[in-house]
Amino acid sequence: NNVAIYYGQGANQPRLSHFCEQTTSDIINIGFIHEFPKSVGDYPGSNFGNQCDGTFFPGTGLLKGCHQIWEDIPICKAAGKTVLLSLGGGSATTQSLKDVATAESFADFLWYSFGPYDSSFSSLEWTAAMKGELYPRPFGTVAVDGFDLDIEYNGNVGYAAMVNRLRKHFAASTEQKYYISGAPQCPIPDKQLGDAISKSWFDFIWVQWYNTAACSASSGTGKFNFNEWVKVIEASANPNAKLFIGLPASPEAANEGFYLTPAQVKPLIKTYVSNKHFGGVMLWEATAGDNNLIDGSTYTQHIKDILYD
Ligand SMILES: CNC(=O)NC(=N)Nc1ccccc1
Repeated sequence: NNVAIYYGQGANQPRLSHFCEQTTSDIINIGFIHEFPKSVGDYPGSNFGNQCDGTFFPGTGLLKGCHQIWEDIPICKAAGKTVLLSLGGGSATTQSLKDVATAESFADFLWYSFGPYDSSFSSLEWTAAMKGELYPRPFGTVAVDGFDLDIEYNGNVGYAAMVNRLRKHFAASTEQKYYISGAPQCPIPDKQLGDAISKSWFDFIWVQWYNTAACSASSGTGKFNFNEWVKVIEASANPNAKLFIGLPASPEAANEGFYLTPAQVKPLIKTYVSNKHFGGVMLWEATAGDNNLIDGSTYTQHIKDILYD
């Protein structure tokens, strides 16, 4: 069973290597690409909180100087962790894809800019003149292990097409296995990702079982809808996708009333850990969990211990 954590939006967060060195997480979602291309050929925008050096690729909202991240991703990978780049996020209210063409060009951009470095498609050098001819490399020659869709607004358009396009690139690559994950809200069907989950192949689905009283983990067994989400997975394009229980890693990491202490989480995990679709726990987010010390251990450590008990 795995622990997936989000990194990139934590208050006063340490650099990624701090979390690479901890054994408490297996998958790290780096957030966010928070602005999506408005049309074919347009660039996305990124935000990684207090990381990077504040410089952008000229004329774009894409951060250029994320040296801490490109230096640290190899440390996480060497520690056996899977590092995914997360798209969207809870504060990116303008996230949307106009049409399938835009979705597929976005997928190509993500692959050539953040996937395996291929100098025939991507360039480490950058001049404004290059824009549109080659893809930039915001993390240099470093590649992520795939992409996470934390789509929280503006409906379903294009996400299945985007995932299918990414899968096409994954299938053609020889370097390594790549992954796609999604972070839907707990109501079924999820307005933003429901269509994509039913029509395109996800490896991991971490449901945000917080911030929605009707189905959150803190709402109790009568409302917590893990078993209903199992049915969604079994009807999806990948019936073997792993289903993770998403939880806030501290009281402040979610809206009021959705935080569960480790003691409250334990019976919940024990109930579902034997389900064949159970993949583990997702925590929002890394720094909140690191700062949430309980009996001398971080919240993230407590969750890892419960999964290993
Ligand atoms: C996987 N994405 C999230 O978990 N986003 C998220 N938790 N956003 C947020 C929403 C309300 C309060 C705090 C954070």
